[in-house]
Amino acid sequence: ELFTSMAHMQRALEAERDIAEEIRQYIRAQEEKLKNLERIASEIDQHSAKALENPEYYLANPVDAYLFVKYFTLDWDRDIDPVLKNNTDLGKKIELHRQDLPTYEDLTGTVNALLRLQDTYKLDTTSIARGDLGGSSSSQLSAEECFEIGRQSYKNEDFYHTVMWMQEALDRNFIETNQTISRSLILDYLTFSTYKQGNILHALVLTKELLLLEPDHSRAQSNKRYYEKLLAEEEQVNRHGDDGTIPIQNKRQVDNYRNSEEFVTYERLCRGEETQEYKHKHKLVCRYRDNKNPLLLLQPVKEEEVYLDPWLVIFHDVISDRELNVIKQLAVPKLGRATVHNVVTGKLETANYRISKSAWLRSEDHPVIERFNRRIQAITGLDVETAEELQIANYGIAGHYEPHFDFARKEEKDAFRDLGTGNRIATWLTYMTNVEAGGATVFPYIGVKLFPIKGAAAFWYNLYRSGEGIYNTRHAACPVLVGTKWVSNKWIHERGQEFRRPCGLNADE
Ligand SMILES: O=C(O)CCC(=O)C(=O)O
Ligand SMILES: [Fe+2]
Repeated sequence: ELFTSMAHMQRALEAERDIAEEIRQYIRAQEEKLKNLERIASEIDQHSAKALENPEYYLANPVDAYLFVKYFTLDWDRDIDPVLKNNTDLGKKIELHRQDLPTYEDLTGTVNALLRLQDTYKLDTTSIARGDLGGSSSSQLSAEECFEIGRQSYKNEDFYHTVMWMQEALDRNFIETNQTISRSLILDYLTFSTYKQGNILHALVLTKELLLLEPDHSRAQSNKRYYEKLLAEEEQVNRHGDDGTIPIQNKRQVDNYRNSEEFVTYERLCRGEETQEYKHKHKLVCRYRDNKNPLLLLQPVKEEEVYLDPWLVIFHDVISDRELNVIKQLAVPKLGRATVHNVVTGKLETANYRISKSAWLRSEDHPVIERFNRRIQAITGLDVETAEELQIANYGIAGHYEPHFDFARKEEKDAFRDLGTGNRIATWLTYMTNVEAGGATVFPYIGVKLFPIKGAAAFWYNLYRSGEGIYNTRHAACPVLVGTKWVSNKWIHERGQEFRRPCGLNADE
């Protein structure tokens, strides 16, 4: 008890004062946390207000998309999660939105998409980091944002891109007043990838720089000895003819397919280059399609020939913007990751060479679909009763579909067996959007490139009259560089065309 001594009563008074101080401290800490939360909320607010002004436009730029995905993964776990951890109620509420937010899988996918764009369109690292993707410009990347692209490449053991992005991170770090990442961390990655790409001397120079910053870095110390030893050995071999300067080498690491003529031509066509001269260009015509179908009497279709053998045409203005909007809206809830046929297992699976989501729509789904299917039948003169449902495809960031045939080869007899309507005799490909940059459909064997035109459709036969596949129809969808790409496919089958494949179409075969 205290009341028996004044000295102890005084201690009680002091304790009382300390309690008030405890409470004050607690309030200050809470205020600090709230201020932090307030800062986070306004940061997110600002970003979303800007992005939601025009979401399609915002997401059209892959650099912005990368920053967005990075925010909700790396930045979130580093800066936001620790703050939320102390607020379990709030944390739980935010967790409810998780299913709609980007994940680490998206981060990997987005970075790989940027690297694919860099390769296909031959973009230099500095331009991408400046947000300059040929026309549309986005945010600038900080040293740390470049570093994370490099780190992802490193994880993929892709030292070619690691060197480029770590070098860019280093350059940006040099001019940054508010450092976003430590120079020695960048040097650590750059050194190793530079060595891996075959530049021992440069790796040694970088290691020495790293050691100036961090003299006790033990791995750097042992690497330095290792590189010195390698150089000494090399000098034994190359004692003669050394003029002192050695250029940095950094070769793209590619597999055989990516080195093949087909792939190289595909990438050149994607960039809009001419890969081969077309001798019969002067024979190509543009005309109103001569078609007696009553559906087309009021609005004859403009037909633009692109190639004669195989016969490849563009039909212009085959669908209105209003109809396209209806179709997109019907498709969105049904979109699922597009799959490909595994020739070995016969099963459908996802693959990195086809990145898009797709949905199938039936005539019964909406009068617009029914009308469009009938229009396709009227324009092509082919029976669409036996065709596949209308496939709607929406490409993602750098979405693409590498060279392929639409028809089943002899060795894939079973591909369309369940349909019971034979092989894909013809392809109708509607462009549902213009694409700001990239996203062409290209035919590497014949050097044709088609850049999407909203409301137009490409059409070609995949099979000769004999049923043999036309191998020159091999084609691909180039990665979307900037913009959104929607297409829809109507694959017309052999069954039902016995009397319909009109002589006017592809008369020679
Ligand atoms: O989107 C494109 O340009 C072509 C798509 C394609 O070839 C396909 O889906 O089979
Ligand atoms: Fe295709």
